[in-house]
Amino acid sequence: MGLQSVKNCLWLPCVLRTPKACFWSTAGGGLIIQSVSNDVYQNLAVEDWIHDHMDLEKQQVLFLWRNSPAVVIGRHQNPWQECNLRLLRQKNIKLARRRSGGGTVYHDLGNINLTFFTTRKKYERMENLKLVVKALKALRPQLDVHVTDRYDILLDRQYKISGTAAKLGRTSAYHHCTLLCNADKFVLSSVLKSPFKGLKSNATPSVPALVKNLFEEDTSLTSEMLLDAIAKEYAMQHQIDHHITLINPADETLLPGISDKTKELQTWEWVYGKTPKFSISTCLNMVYKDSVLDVKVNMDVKHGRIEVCNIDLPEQWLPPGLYSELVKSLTGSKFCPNEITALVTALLRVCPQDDELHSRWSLLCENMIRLM
Ligand SMILES: Nc1ncnc2c1ncn2[C@@H]1O[C@H](COP(=O)(O)OP(=O)(O)OP(=O)(O)O)[C@@H](O)[C@H]1O
Repeated sequence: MGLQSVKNCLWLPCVLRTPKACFWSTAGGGLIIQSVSNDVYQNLAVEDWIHDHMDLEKQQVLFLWRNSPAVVIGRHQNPWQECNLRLLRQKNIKLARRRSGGGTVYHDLGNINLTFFTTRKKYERMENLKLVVKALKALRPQLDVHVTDRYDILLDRQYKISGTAAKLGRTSAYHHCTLLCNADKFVLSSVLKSPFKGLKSNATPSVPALVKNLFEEDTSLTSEMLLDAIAKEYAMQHQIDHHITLINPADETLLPGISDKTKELQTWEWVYGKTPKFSISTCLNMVYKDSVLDVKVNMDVKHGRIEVCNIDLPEQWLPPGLYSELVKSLTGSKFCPNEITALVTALLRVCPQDDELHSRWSLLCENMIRLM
């Protein structure tokens, strides 16, 4: 079922009687929806869908969603610069690029996301954030929360509990913000640390901040209480019903074309390939036969692919033919461990059957892959 009313069953039958295609235009003035999915790509696709399809002149929308562990980078960011990609792979944490600008944030089920959709003319980030603060204060008047001029919400004057980003289309706009309730702060800080040194790019850098969870301040709070309070405040300000309607982002009858949008957000070309051009100038400290070899590596990476590659190996370390084969095949390939592994393994198969050479080759490849 694509639609369910969470709060008031009286409301449910009239929604269900309405053909799903008409659902979006039936509730006059405004709509509060919540995703039943915790998949970051599906939820970001819902944002795209509403932005592209809804007549926001007729009704504004508040979309509530939560994701299982994910790192979400801004539209113009560099994932290698912003997070620890190896750790994400090890911990099975998803990486997503959103369509809005801004910095990198960590999501898990202890983090709530709110998206405010309006026409471009009515887009007003500060009003939305004030609404969130008002809802929090209505719930717990003693909370010391305020909005900064960077559009963050701070708790106790110094701890960030909410980050903001926005997408402005020609006629429609949305503003989304996070709300840290009970997220894993240890994972948050460890995944948002890039091990990369020597990376140069014009990508938008994040602005790291001290963070705190709202539930650390008040252990009696729950996510449901917060969502409810925010929905109530939104409904009051927009003079609409405060019911939250659950939607399923996999429901093609409710959201025609949504699965294509979801798939696009999952592609390597979107997540990594949209990274602004960057260069790496680093040194691989390879331990070989009890001594450390410093191997300088310079690469230019465009659209996530290696454009220029230079590996400063000691003379005679690899046969010259093999070295040039390596550089040739690296050039143009994706800057990603799977592709590089496949490529060097293929080269290894054709290189001379020499144990010494094989172990040097493997060492170089392991170190190269560790970079990614
Ligand atoms: N879920 C989260 N909610 C609030 N803050 C977070 C969250 N995850 C990480 N942070 C903190 O926010 C920092 C990133 O903030 P930054 O201001 O760069 O991005 P933003 O808040 O998404 O958007 P913008 O750049 O538009 O303000 C992280 O380095 C971390 O300190």
